[in-house]
Amino acid sequence: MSGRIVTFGEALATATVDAAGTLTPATVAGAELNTAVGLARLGHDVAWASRLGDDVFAGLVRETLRAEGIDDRFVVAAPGEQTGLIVKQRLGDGDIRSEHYRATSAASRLRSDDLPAAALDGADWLHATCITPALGTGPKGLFENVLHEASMRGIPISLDANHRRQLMTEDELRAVVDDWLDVVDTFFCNEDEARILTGTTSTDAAVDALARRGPRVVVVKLGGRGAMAGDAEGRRFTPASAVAAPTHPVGAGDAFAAAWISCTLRGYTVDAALPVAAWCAARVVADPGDHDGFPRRAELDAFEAAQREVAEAGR
Ligand SMILES: Nc1ncnc2c1ncn2[C@@H]1O[C@H](COP(=O)(O)OP(=O)(O)O)[C@@H](O)[C@H]1O
Ligand SMILES: O=C(O)C(=O)C[C@H](O)[C@H](O)COP(=O)(O)O
Repeated sequence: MSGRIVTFGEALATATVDAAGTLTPATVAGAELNTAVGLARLGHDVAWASRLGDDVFAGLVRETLRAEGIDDRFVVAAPGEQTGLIVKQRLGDGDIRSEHYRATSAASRLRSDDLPAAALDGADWLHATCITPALGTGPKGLFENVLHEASMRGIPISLDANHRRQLMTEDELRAVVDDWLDVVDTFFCNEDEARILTGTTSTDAAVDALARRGPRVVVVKLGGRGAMAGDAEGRRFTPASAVAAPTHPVGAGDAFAAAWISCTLRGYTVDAALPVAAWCAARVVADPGDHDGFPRRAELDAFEAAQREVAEAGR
């Protein structure tokens, strides 16, 4: 499978407390790591860079990287530093409230030179999120250096807004996106972020407004309703894939990004990529983890073959 993708950011351990107060064991999350897992499962060569201590949660992250076959050569070892944590509380109405414990995490101490330029050698794609520049001045410097280096080398970049209100004000999100929107190939956001960035609650208007600001393609994710993409050829929509029992929407956006990047690297059109990304994202919604439900290449191939059969039968 062609296509080497580099991504970087914070990995977090997660623990979930259900409505009865029962704590389930820790798993591993983090927006860019979730996307890296999806890309690796689709057969791509993926490097994930970060800073990890030597606590028990860092061990879980390293185990995940190994199990998923993700290149960890650019993870900085920071003995004594701790991994950030998300505690998710399942509320009675099915909603999930997340509390983050990450202010002093190893990744918050990332430095602007923590990813050597050589990490981008041979890269076909760089994926980043606006969480990283929100973690602190060091991570922000790193984010700027890596995006600058990738853009100088002509490596296509995807950027996901991933606004985290505990870390970043709306003004700060707007400032980061303003700096990079005309540099990126693909810009992802959800409806709330689209409103913050454009001032409109109309998805059509937001897609058009963001697309005019420079990226080749803009994708606005619409949760259980699907997603809309806009590029020079106009706007296209996909409904969400059906999920029998939506279990856990966290990580769906990261899964969508993974499938989208994979499709783009494989030469899919926007129309072809949209339903594939929606299907992969729905698989994550149907599973309790942030990335555990992401399909493997063979499962996606089988889904696409079945879609083709349905389309041919309908002709
Ligand atoms: N309940 C759901 N059922 C099916 N698909 C979903 C559901 N929620 C989200 N998705 C899929 O996941 C994608 C990303 O989810 P969304 O919540 O919009 O993004 P984010 O996590 O970035 O806020 C959506 O565009 C949709 O395709
Ligand atoms: O909250 C953070 O900062 C994290 O990185 C943890 C989560 O794993 C992702 O954020 C999930 O992201 P979505 O796909 O947008 O639901």
